[in-house]
Amino acid sequence: MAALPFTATTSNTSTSSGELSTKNSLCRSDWVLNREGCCIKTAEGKGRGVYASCIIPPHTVIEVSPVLLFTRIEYEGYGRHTILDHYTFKWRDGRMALALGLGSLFNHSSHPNVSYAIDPAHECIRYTSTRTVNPEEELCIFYSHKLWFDPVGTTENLGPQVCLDQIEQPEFLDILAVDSEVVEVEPWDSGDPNDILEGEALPFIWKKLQIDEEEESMKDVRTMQAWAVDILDSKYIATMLKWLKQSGLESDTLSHLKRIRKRDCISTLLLSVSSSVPLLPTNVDIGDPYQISVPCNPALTQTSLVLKNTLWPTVFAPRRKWEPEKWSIAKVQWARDAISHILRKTVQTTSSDELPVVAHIPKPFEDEALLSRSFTAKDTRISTRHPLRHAAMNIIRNVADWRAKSSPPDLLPDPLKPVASSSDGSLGISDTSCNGTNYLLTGLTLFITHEPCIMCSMALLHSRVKEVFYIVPMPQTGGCGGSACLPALKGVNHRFSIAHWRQREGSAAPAHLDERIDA
Ligand SMILES: C[S@@+](CC[C@H](N)C(=O)[O-])C[C@H]1O[C@@H](n2cnc3c(N)ncnc32)[C@H](O)[C@@H]1O
Repeated sequence: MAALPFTATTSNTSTSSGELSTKNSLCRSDWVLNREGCCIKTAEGKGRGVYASCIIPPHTVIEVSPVLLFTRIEYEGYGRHTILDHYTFKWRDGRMALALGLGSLFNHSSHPNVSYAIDPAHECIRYTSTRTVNPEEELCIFYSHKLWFDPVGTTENLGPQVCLDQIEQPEFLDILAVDSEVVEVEPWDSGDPNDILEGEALPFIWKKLQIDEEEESMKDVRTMQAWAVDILDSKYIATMLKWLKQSGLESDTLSHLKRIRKRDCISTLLLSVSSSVPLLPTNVDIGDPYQISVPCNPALTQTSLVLKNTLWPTVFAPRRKWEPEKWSIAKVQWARDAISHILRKTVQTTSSDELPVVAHIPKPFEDEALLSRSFTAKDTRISTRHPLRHAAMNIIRNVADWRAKSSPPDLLPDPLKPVASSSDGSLGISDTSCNGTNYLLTGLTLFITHEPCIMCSMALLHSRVKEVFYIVPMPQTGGCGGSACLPALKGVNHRFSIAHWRQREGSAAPAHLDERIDA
């Protein structure tokens, strides 16, 4: 066993905490070789492999392997046609690289649980878990679609076998060429995972929804009638605020407005938008309620704030609920993994007659409680001969089926009971649908190879999806800005953010789909 590099790693980690000995006991007969609990075991039919000795959460950097670099001449003279051909790969500047540490022992899987990114600046490769990995589970990466061995334990559709000797370059970690988006050093490939990336540094472009909501002239400010009462003696303000809290009159409809307005020594309390006159306490010396016009929405700009404040003190909220939030490096890596996933899946569709559209909903980056597993769905219109089996429709349905199956019947919502309006992303317009909630994608992100068509975009809007990322724009049929932009329509009761994933030149791209086809 060529154990040299691993002996070194073992001695490094053997001095670490007592936590390590717990991990060691889980991986009894094997060495635990790093702090994340990776160990080496024999993998049936594959030689050695890297295994988890404890639970490894998703997005954990499980190994950072320094690489040894050989010039082309050195490699041709001394490395070529040796065992090294099974371990070395082409570095981006043309040199040959051998990963030290555990890096060279990750086996291949078509369903990898580990992603990797090379860091030329530090001459290393960083390996990251893509999902929760259980103890005793093998940690695998995706090498390439061109394999030179018969893979064990993988269901992928193999292309013709490639024999190392017949090709000019050692193709090992050809994987980096196929998944070429990880080859270039990008802003999200290094740095503090909490650093925020913006603008050009992001691998996608947010689509600005053109919505006429700025309300920057008085005639555009939308207003509603609300009840108010003057409190002549300021000593009653606290009493009235307390009373209001208990009165049941408070509602979200006024949450963008301040409760008290002070003008010319008179304090006025905003009560409610009820149609009937609110009944006020009789033991407090206040006037009679009266109706006034107040803004319907918070102020999105300073100009709008000044105008709205003339009617009633209004909250300044420059970011609308549906607008994209700030993205950290760690979150971009999460999205990049999702994009790599759909790209790999779409390659598999080329061997079938299906349309090459793939949709994916990963576990949410921030709040895994929203969805405890990820979903992937392909377009199945051809195999099912059903015109509605688009990838996005299929994935919404898959989520609904799974939720319906996995919730105890008494916890399932009554499909005919009206759902309350969503607190995340809804526009506060009451939801009168009577469709149950199983299918809702509230707070979730959809990644899809092609811009969803108008039908799918409407279904996604209805599902309350948080954001949609697509790779290929569909200018003739798309419903996310191509031929129409569904979430920007007036009167819709939900808006979702849209982003176009930028594919670098030469990187893997989804298979071509006729522009006239609904994706
Ligand atoms: C970088 S090495 C991986 C570590 C290797 N298993 C070892 O024992 O040193 C690549 C070699 O592992 C084997 N291998 C990797 N993934 C495999 C898989 N899914 N099925 C069968 N063999 C695999 C192949 O022989 C390949 O040439």
